[in-house]
Amino acid sequence: MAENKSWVLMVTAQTPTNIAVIKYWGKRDENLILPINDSISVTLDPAHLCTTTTVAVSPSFTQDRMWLNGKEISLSGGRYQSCLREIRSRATDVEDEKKGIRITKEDWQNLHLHIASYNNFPTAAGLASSAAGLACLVFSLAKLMNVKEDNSQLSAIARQGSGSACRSLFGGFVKWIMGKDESGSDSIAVQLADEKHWDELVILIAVVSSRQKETSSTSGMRETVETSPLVLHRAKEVVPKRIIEMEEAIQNRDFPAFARLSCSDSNQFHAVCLDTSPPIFYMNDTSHRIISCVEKWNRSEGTPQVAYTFDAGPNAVMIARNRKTAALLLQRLLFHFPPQSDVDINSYIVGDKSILQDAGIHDLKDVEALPPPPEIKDSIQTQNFKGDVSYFICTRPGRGPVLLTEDSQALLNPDTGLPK
Ligand SMILES: Nc1ncnc2c1ncn2[C@@H]1O[C@H](COP(=O)(O)OP(=O)(O)OP(=O)(O)O)[C@@H](O)[C@H]1O
Ligand SMILES: C[C@@](O)(CCOP(=O)(O)OP(=O)(O)O)CC(=O)O
Repeated sequence: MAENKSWVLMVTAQTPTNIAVIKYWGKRDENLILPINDSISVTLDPAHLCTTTTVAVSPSFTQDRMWLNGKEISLSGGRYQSCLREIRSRATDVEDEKKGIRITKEDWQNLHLHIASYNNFPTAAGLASSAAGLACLVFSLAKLMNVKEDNSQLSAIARQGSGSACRSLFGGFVKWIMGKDESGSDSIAVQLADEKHWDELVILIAVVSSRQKETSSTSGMRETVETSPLVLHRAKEVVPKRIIEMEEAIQNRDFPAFARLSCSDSNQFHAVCLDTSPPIFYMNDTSHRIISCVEKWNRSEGTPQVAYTFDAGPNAVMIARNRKTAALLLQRLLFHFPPQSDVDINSYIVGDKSILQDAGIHDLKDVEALPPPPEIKDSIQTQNFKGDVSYFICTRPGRGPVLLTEDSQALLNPDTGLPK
């Protein structure tokens, strides 16, 4: 190792979040985070939802430290420790001739790290911040330490930080294979298709509540496995068939099958939550109203236009078959869930705002003028629920992790290794 103690070597990466369309819910090993069934997800465009993480190493650092969204957090938790241990054990020699730095494989065991991470969306609000966050931690450390493993092998490390994180190592459509081995070495993520394979899809997320949830996914799924008689049937009989059908639907870009499977699997996941003792309620009245709005529309069209799925929270993730459908969906959603009168429409729809133009919405007056969707015009229930949705995010399937090479994108100061 170079004698001079003043150098800081760092790497910055950006990693997407993902939404499961066949859900992971239940572990067979709590420590290694091994699931009771395979799962499949869609990676969301990091332009709209992502984690950025800078990792740095320096002989001047006296301990491993981490800052999340600007606040220092403890790295003492078992999951962070597992990821750090697994990555360090795979580190190899690193040489930076320009800076005169040489770190050997053995040096990594004694060198300390500084980590700064930022989520461009609410943390711990059911928008899979742990997935993007832990995947980004593992990916950036692997690059800093010159780890030679491929992204599938890295996914087995990210998995030990948070199960769903293993699927964020790839873009597009991703399967987490549950594996059989007790060591977890075959419980890895693989890419089914990249983000270009099915690029007409448009994703609209209704952020129903960005408050931190009552029951974390980790404790929720533990309680389900301990008490739900239904979850075993789901894992053994239902999910294996759905995984095969979902892979086929993705391969053939078969939207009706994709939508049917996504909606059924989300509903069954929430059914096993209800089957848990005491029951777990992640969805609320607004979530149920969104389901009913999509179901009515799909039924009236004779074939699904939109798929919905809900994770461990009330936020709705809706996947529309194309932009035209997404614009029609947005009109329906804005009819039922208009913003409060003092909210600017441009802060009510974030991410890919161009969907507003497609839907013909320029200001609040256009929202007020929206007619009831034809499929509900004869029903007495045309009341709206102003303010029940905090905001919408419009996005699409996106790419996997990337390195950010511009100095300006780093979250740590290159001289001190402290947050900028
Ligand atoms: N960028 C990040 N880097 C490292 N760890 C993170 C990051 N973002 C979130 N986490 C960890 O994940 C935790 C939040 O995970 P949690 O499962 O409660 O919520 P979520 O991932 O937002 O929602 P869900 O998994 O239910 O969709 C945080 O408390 C933190 O420990
Ligand atoms: C409902 C889910 O989002 C559950 C995600 O659970 P986590 O991956 O957050 O749980 P841990 O492995 O305990 O960290 C479904 C899914 O993403 O597949």
